[in-house]
Amino acid sequence: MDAFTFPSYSIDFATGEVLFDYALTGPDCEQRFTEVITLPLPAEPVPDATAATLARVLELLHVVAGVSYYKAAAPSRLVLPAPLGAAAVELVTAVYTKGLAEYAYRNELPHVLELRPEVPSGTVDPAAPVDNSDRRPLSAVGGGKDSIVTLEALRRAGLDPVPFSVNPNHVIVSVNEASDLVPLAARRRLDPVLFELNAAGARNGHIPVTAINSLIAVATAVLHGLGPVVMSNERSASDPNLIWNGHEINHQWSKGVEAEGLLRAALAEHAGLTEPYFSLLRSLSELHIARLFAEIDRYDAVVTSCNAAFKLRDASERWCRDCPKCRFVFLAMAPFMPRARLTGIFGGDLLADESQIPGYRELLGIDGHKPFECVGEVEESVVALSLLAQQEQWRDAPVVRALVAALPDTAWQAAATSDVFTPGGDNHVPAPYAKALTALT
Ligand SMILES: CC(=O)N[C@H]1[C@@H](OP(=O)(O)OP(=O)(O)OC[C@H]2O[C@@H](n3ccc(=O)[nH]c3=O)[C@H](O)[C@@H]2O)O[C@H](CO)[C@@H](O)[C@@H]1O[C@H](C)C(=O)N[C@@H](C)C(=O)N[C@@H](CCC(=O)O)C(=O)O
Ligand SMILES: Nc1ncnc2c1ncn2[C@@H]1O[C@H](COP(=O)(O)OP(=O)(O)OP(=O)(O)O)[C@@H](O)[C@H]1O
Repeated sequence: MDAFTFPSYSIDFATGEVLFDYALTGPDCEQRFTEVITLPLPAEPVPDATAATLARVLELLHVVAGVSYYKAAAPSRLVLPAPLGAAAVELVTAVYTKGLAEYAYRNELPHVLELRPEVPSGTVDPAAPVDNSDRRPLSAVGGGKDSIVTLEALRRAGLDPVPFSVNPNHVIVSVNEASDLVPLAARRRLDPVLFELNAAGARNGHIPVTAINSLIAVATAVLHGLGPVVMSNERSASDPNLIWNGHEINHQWSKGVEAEGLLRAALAEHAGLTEPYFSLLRSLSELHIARLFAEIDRYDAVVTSCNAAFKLRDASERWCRDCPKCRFVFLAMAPFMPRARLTGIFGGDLLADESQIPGYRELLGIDGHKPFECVGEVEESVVALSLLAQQEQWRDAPVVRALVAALPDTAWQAAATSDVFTPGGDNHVPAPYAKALTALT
C-alpha cells in the first residue's frame, strides 16, 4: 500500500449516523473501510447554523479517526480529502506522527514520525463564529477516578455538567448512575474488516484514541447546543515515555497539553468554536487527583481505571489487579484512604502481593522506562511510596518494604523536594471554570 485516502463522509440527521469512508491504496489493489459513529440526536430539529458547524467538526473527525486504518499498513502518503487551514493541518500532522509515535517505535517504522499530509490546494471558507461558552458543559466520562473528580468539581461549582461517553460499557453506565446525572452517549463502530486484517497479521499498535473521543464529544456538544467539552487529562500525560531517533514517544500524547492546544486551535479555525474544549485537571499531577478522589466516596463500588475493562472484546469486569495502571492507581490512592476502603475498591491488596514487585520497580524508575500505559511520573510514585513508608497501615506491607529497600537515596531526595501537590504547567481552563478547580484543590 502506498497511500491512505478519505473517499467520503456522510451524516443522516434522521438517525444521527455518521459514515466515514477510508481507503488504503496500492499500485494494483485497494482496501476500503467504513467507520460508523452514531451521535445522540436532540429532541428538537437541528438548525441550519448548527448543522453547518457540526459538518466542520465532522470534517476534522473524519481525518483524525483515520489513524485506526492508516496504521494497518502505514503507507508513505497521507492524502487529505479537501483543503484545510494551517491550524487544522498542524493538528492532523501531529495526530498521525506524535499520536502514532508509540506504534512507530514498536513497529520500527521511523517514516511515520516524519509523515506530512498532502493537502489539496484551495482555500477554506471561514467558519461562522460560535460562542457557546456559557452553556452547560459536556463532561467526558471514562469510568475512572479522573473524570469522576471533574464531574464532581463541575457539579459542586454549580456548572450543571452533562456526562458524556463514547461506547459506554457497564463501568461507565454504573458511574453515570452513581452520579444521578442524565448522560449522553455516542456509539462508535470500527470497521470489522480491521479486525480481520489484524488477525491476518496486519500492522497494529496504539492509536491516539483521546483525540477521536474528544472530537466525537465536541460534535455532540455542538449538536445539542451545549458548552465546552471538559476533559480530565492530567499534567503528567504530557510527559514522554522515552526518546527514539530524536522524537518523543508518548503513549498518552493525545491526552497531553500539546494535543489539547492543537485541537482547540483547529476547532476555532475550522469550525468557528471559540471555547470548545479543555482539560479541567491539566495543572494537577495524578497523585494530586488521587488525593481529591479520596474525598469522594459515592463511586467506590463502580470506579474503574484499569484499561483491561475497556477492551472491545474479552474485557475484564473491573480492575484486573495485574497491569501498570492498576499498580499505579493503587499506589496513588493508598496514602489517602484506609486500607480496607482501598482493597474494597480494587477487590484485592496489590501491596500485599510480592509478585507485583517487578512492575512497581518499573513505576519507580528502578528498572526499565515508564510503562506504555496511563501512569504518572516516576516522581509521583516515589512520593506516594514515601508517604506509605510513614503510615502504620502500610509500612509493613511486603511490597512497600521491598520497594523502600530498593529505592536509591537520590530518589528519596527528589521526593523530599517534589512539587507534585503544587498545581503547575500550561493549561487552557477558562476563567469561569478556574473557580471549580480552585474550590476543589
Ligand atoms: C483497552 C485498551 O487498552 N486497548 C488497547 C489495546 O488493544 P486491545 O487489542 O487489547 O483491545 P481493544 O481496545 O479492544 O482493541 C482491539 C483492536 O482495535 C484496534 N483499535 C481500537 C480502538 C480504536 O480506536 N482504534 C483501533 O484501531 C486496536 O489497535 C486493537 O487492534 O492495545 C492496542 C494496541 O496497543 C491499543 O491501541 C488499545 O488502546 C485503545 C485504542 C484504547 O482505547 N486505549 C485507551 C484505554 C488508552 O490507551 N488510553 C490512553 C490515552 C492514549 C491517547 O493518547 O489518547 C491512556 O489512558 O493512557
Ligand atoms: N469512552 C469514553 N468516552 C468519552 N470520554 C472518555 C472515554 N474514555 C475516556 N474518556 C476521557 O478521556 C480522557 C482520558 O481518559 P482516562 O482513561 O485517562 O480517564 P479516566 O477514565 O477519567 O481516569 P483514569 O485515569 O483513572 O482511568 C478523560 O478525560 C476521560 O474522561
